[in-house]
Amino acid sequence: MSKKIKTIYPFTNEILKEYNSFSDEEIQNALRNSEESFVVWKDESVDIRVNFLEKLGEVLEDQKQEMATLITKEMGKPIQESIAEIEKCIWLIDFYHQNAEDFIADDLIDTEAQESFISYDPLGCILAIMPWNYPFWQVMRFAVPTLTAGNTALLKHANNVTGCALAIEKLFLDAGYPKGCFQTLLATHEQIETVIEDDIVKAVSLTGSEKAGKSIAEIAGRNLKKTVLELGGNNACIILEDADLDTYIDTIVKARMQNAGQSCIAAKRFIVVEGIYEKFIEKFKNTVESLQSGNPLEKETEIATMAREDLVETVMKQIEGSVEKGANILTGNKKDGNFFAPTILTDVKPEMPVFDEEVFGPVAAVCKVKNEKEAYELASKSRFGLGTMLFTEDIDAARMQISQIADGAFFINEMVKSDPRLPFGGTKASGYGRELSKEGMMEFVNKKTVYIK
Ligand SMILES: O=CCCC(=O)O
Repeated sequence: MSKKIKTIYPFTNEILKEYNSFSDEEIQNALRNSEESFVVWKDESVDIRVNFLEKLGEVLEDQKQEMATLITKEMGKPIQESIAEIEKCIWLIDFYHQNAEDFIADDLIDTEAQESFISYDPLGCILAIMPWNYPFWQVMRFAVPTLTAGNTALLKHANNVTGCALAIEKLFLDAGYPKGCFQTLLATHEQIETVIEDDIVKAVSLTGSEKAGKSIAEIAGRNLKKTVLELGGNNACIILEDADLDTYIDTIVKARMQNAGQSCIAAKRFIVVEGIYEKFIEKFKNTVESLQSGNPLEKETEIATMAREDLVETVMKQIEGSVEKGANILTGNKKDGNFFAPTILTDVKPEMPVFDEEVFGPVAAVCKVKNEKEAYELASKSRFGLGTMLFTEDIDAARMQISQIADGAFFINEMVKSDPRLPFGGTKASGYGRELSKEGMMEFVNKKTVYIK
């Protein structure tokens, strides 16, 4: 039985559109199309597959405003951030257009054979399960390298961004990609389980919660299929006594508040050494309070509504649970529809929800520590491992910490951010595998050893 999927504009709660989820037969058709398309697509030469990227970039550039508006309407982020998201996708497409051929060229290895090398062959149909917070970026960073490597792709997107999911499918068709190369499935959780189990699907890429990661990896594991998991995060942002706050305060605020805090790599725990604590709090509070809130479709808006009401409620419960354990509210903590005012909590300690859990909203948890040693110790107290940020002027001392940070990323004097040129992914409860760069392209290929005696 097909299920109704509704998309809603979170700023007004207006229903945008209703969709029917696919029937089982439609799902089977999509699987078959993907398999048939793979047989042809994998045998195209790499330069032909790379050439499709040029057209893809042009089509997205032409539709930039329309696609950005769709993002804002479906999940509520400010229009300027939606435009930046589309521009980042164009950058990604251009990056793989320039580099993909090199990335997957045969790698000659010197042995006693006449010739030996690694050939990077596509695996087949890859399923992507993607979240709503960056509805274009998260999908494109999976799809662009994966398709260019010769795979085909199926997308199960978050229901609240179904319009984006269908628009992305159309984008590939508009760019001339063969039918069946990239398809969106409007599917239920039960149907997705059968899709993962189907022999046609060779691997799964998931960006989502830790809970979803465990469940998808379990189904895929039972069927001996590879997964790449990009899950939640609880990044620490360490502020040492010599941090240049005049230069970096805007970056530090953006690290927490962009996308209304709904980002896995946002700075969530601010660990501040006592020598700079008062100065940090004053600047941080002033900058957070100066963020312009309002209608997400207006270009001056810097922080807008969260994507759904239940997300606001979860954040409020995490704050309440932390205040009960001694945290103090410095600013914010007000709800207006689906808008949640940017909030700063101080006196945060381990065992409070805002320290232990991922808070997916505009809430900064601030901890005061005596010194640098305590700062690093507290920063590492997390089940997650996406990234750590450090603000200091002593780069030599910061370098000494590189080997101590157990996360997927360590950013010094910059917010943790994704970049097509650099690998992206986590450790521990933040998942495994890498996206972006050459590493991301290597996740869904068979690294085949060829030996000619
Ligand atoms: O939500 C996490 C990913 C955001 C990003 O890649 O910038």
